Amino acid sequence: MKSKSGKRIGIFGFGCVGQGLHDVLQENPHLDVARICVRDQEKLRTLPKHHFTYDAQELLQDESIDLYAELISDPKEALLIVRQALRAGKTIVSANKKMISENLTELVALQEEFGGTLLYEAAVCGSIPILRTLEAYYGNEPLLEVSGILNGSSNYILTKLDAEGISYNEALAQAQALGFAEADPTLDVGGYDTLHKISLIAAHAFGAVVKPEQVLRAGIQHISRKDVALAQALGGRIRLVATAKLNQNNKLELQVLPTLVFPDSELYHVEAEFNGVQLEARYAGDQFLKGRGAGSHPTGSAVWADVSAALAGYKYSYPKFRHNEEGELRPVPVEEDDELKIYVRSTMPEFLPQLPWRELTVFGEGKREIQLVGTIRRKDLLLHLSALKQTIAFIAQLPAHVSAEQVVAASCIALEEAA
Ligand SMILES: NC(=O)C1=CN([C@@H]2O[C@H](COP(=O)(O)OP(=O)(O)OC[C@H]3O[C@@H](n4cnc5c(N)ncnc54)[C@H](OP(=O)(O)O)[C@@H]3O)[C@@H](O)[C@H]2O)C=CC1
Ligand SMILES: N[C@@H](CC=O)C(=O)O
Repeated sequence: MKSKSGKRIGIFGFGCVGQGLHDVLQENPHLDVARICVRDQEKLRTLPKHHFTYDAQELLQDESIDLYAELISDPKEALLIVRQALRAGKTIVSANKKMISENLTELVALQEEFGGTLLYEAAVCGSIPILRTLEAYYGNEPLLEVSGILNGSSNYILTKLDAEGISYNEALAQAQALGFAEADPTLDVGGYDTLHKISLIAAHAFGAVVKPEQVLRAGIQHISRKDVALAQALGGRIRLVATAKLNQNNKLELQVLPTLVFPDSELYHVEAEFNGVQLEARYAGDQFLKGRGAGSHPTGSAVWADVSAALAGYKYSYPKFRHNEEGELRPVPVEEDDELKIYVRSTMPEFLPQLPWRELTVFGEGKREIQLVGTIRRKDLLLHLSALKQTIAFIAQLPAHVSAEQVVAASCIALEEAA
């Protein structure tokens, strides 16, 4: 049966997201699906073999295809596909945040030069229409802050540790089995995936093209029951929170850090694979968007929304980008001199106190482990973070109102309850 629009789509990838898009398109036959490009010729599929090709060029050189969806798990190959499509002036939708965030300047330039279109709503927060909101609604209004939980897998793991007390490895295995995790789950639990997403948000919200080394990044891979119990004893929860905040110095504060959140924060109530994004705009004030951040149909829905928008002629305009007279993108200054209050538990007792702390309270000291609450300049933490990560260290940001004394007292309560 011919589709309603008579347009043809070529799909790359038939994993969690590719299958999600395919299901949505079967139930809503607005488009004809040309062949689907995958990698593994031996894999058992839910569709007959004739639906597939193993040669990307078969799709990329097919003149009857109107647009593409790039949904593969290999960022290098994804970049080649997207580049070739854009160089041919085609329209392509992608979910690959690593590939797009690391090559954004080039991909924007290719669209300008060859007239093609690249949309990638599915790359940031799954089904939450955050990029469209930043572009279409907040294109003119200055934004002060965009922050939130941007990775479904790590939020799923943190929720399970907190609510069910299962082990970290079991929670990660569940997130993988449910299709939430990246092919390399280090991207999720190490905070890299969140970094890719906040970088894309920074481009659309603040016109900033961010280098990864400008962002303070720590993941959740070394969280222990001790950390979860400590957060609970303080009345809070740990969530992996990304922040892009324009401060009073007109500089961007950028970070991806496990963070202690309390019930008065919307983020406390974001559970399992859900994501939540807080926006603070100069005139609109505060807003909060919440929805499924990962998974087959929620992400397929976001890809479908992009496909429909692209067919209607929609393009990103990057309204916050500012250029100089030579046409070069003006960089947005990044803050380095502010201070952060953090909790650290590390297996390198001798190293931690040597960092240039502004304030420091050490507790839980043992031969093999140390805990502390300290205040440190962002610049210093950025400098020492990679050395700190060589140790088994869990780092979390604490809200300013939580005192070191409260943390030490809560740690005693947590220890008593565990005994
Ligand atoms: N899972 C999720 O919830 C979300 C994922 N994303 C992004 O969507 C993309 C796809 O993720 P997901 O569906 O989870 O991944 P999966 O691992 O489930 O599926 C990946 C698909 O890509 C195909 N593939 C991998 N490498 C190649 C290649 N070189 N050439 C052709 N096909 C290839 C695989 O082929 P084969 O079947 O033969 O192995 C498979 O069909 C990623 O960029 C991911 O970051 C974005 C938002 C949410
Ligand atoms: N692995 C990602 C998938 C969606 O972007 C996540 O867990 O959020």
